[in-house]
Amino acid sequence: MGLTFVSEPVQVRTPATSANLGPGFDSLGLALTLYDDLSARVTGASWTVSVTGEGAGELPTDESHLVVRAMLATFDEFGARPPGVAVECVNRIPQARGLGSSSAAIVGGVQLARALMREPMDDAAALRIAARLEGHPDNVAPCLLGGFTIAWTEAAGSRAVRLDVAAGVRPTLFVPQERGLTATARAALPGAVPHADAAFNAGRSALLVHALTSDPELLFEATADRLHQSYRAVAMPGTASLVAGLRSVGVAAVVSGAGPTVLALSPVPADFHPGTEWRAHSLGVDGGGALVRGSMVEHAERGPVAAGRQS
Ligand SMILES: Nc1ncnc2c1ncn2[C@@H]1O[C@H](COP(=O)(O)OP(=O)(O)O)[C@@H](O)[C@H]1O
Ligand SMILES: N[C@@H](CCOP(=O)(O)O)C(=O)O
Repeated sequence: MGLTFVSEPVQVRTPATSANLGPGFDSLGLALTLYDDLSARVTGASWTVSVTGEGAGELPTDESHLVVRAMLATFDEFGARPPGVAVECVNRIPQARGLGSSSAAIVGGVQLARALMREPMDDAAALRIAARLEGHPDNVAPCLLGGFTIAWTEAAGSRAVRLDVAAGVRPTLFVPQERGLTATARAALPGAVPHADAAFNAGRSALLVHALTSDPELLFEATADRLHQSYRAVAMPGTASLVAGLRSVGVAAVVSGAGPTVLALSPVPADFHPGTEWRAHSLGVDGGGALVRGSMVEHAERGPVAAGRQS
């Protein structure tokens, strides 16, 4: 028998993510307690999308919408598409700021498709599809799995492990009005880096895993980076200057993802004023990832934390 679909609506809540975390370029990422809410229902005819919140009036409402593209890519893995789907998006994650909005849309689409199919699909397959669409796995992994993730890519696709963050790590995000596309920030990177810089980052990213999971006192040293932030600073001077200002008073601050948002992983002194162009958000670490409701895929087994779970 061919692929069949559930007729009830399904919902997924996708967390924002901060990738790189300093030295862990294209590998490390953290899920944050800021969410887009998506729902989908199989219909008889065309694909429609409604968007409220971030991106309303800007994003497409047809099959070129990123959530729909991810749904179609997922259905295509199984060789069948429903005739039509009505998708509703309530977006809260600021877009093109370095908070993983595109990954949230992609993971949301994969999860909605997964929930609509009467066919089992595991997290490992969902991660492979999402990372292939995004082009790098460091945002889609924490978005899907929650917590703190280490992601890597093999010939067969991307994989990730999920770890718990030490108690007391409470991220602060400084989000500017200005946008910056990840593709543009990636184009600013050189094709090769000095061996000494690669060695520096290998040590710091290994230390960051320890600092984030067991010893936050080491976060300042562990968030130093030589692989991407300096190359991108010219295109985002305000971001570079805020990171430098926070680090000058001992805060473990980094560029969030490809920027221009700034992430502080250690407490920011109350008398530190970033400037009026920045909106500060104190967020928690999301433990559950992109959980689905109203479907065959409940993910209840994931719970708030599943240390060392691998996908
Ligand atoms: N919720 C969303 N729904 C549909 N498309 C989205 C959504 N969020 C982001 N996008 C698309 O991804 C682009 C931003 O992606 P990107 O440059 O990777 O930034 P970010 O750091 O926010 O992921 C947007 O300009 C838009 O085209
Ligand atoms: N490793 C990527 C991370 C991009 O994250 P985003 O949230 O800005 O999409 C990069 O640094 O390019």
